[in-house]
Amino acid sequence: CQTLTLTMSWGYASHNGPDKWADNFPVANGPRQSPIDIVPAQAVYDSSLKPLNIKYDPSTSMDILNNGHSFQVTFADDTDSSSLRDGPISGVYRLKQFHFHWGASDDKGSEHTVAGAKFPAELHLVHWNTKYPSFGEAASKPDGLAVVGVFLKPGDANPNLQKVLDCFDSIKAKGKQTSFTGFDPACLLPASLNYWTYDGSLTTPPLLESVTWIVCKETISVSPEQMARFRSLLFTPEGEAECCMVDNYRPPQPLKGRAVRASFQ
Ligand SMILES: NS(=O)(=O)c1cc(F)ccc1F
Ligand SMILES: [Zn+2]
Repeated sequence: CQTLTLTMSWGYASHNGPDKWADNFPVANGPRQSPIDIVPAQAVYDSSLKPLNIKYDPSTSMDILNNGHSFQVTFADDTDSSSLRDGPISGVYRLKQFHFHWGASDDKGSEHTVAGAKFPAELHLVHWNTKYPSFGEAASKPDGLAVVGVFLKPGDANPNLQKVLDCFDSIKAKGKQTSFTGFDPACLLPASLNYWTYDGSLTTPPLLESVTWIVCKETISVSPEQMARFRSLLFTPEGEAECCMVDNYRPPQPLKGRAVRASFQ
């Protein structure tokens, strides 16, 4: 028999954006949704939090894809060679992909905010708990995923970021993909790995409440010209009326009693 799959066309426009997601994904109003506004003065220093232990192997980077919501660099995750340990988590979490969220102008674009302050973009490095057999399995478990978030701050051009932006011409439209090998995402991390951490969710549908969020306090730089490159991508596939990929961020969600811990004083 024919199975009908109703693909929900969620997006970031007024007709299908964050305010509409609860219609098809009721967990959008759940108890541990992301992102949140991080208020440093209310974060609790936890001396038992370990430093982040991040080891990435550039040979695991595979390709870069415009998925119509963002662009992502995907990694081979059949071994532990690119993984995250320690910090607030137990066990080994493998890197699956990284992607960004950004705004139409520098006054918005990040998902998390810091005492209400927005950044022009935010990097997410997505890892899954190897106690589960796959990313897909892990994504539905409360301790299944760990995402490292890094804010981008306007300033000098970021030469490491430029390597990613240089292949945007081949992934301009939704569905475009090209190989992207030998890239070490550790070069996108700030010098200090001091972080805030809290229990949250995916920030796009299906909004699964399976993410331990690890948000770095220190930012990385991005130049105005580089931000313009982000904004040159398209939400739309080839052949459709072009819609610039901008404002692909969900706004902060209610904290609902959650504690935000700091790894630093
Ligand atoms: N923005 S996110 O890091 O929460 C995220 C990661 C995924 F792998 C899938 C969906 C997501 F929304
Ligand atoms: Zn994200």
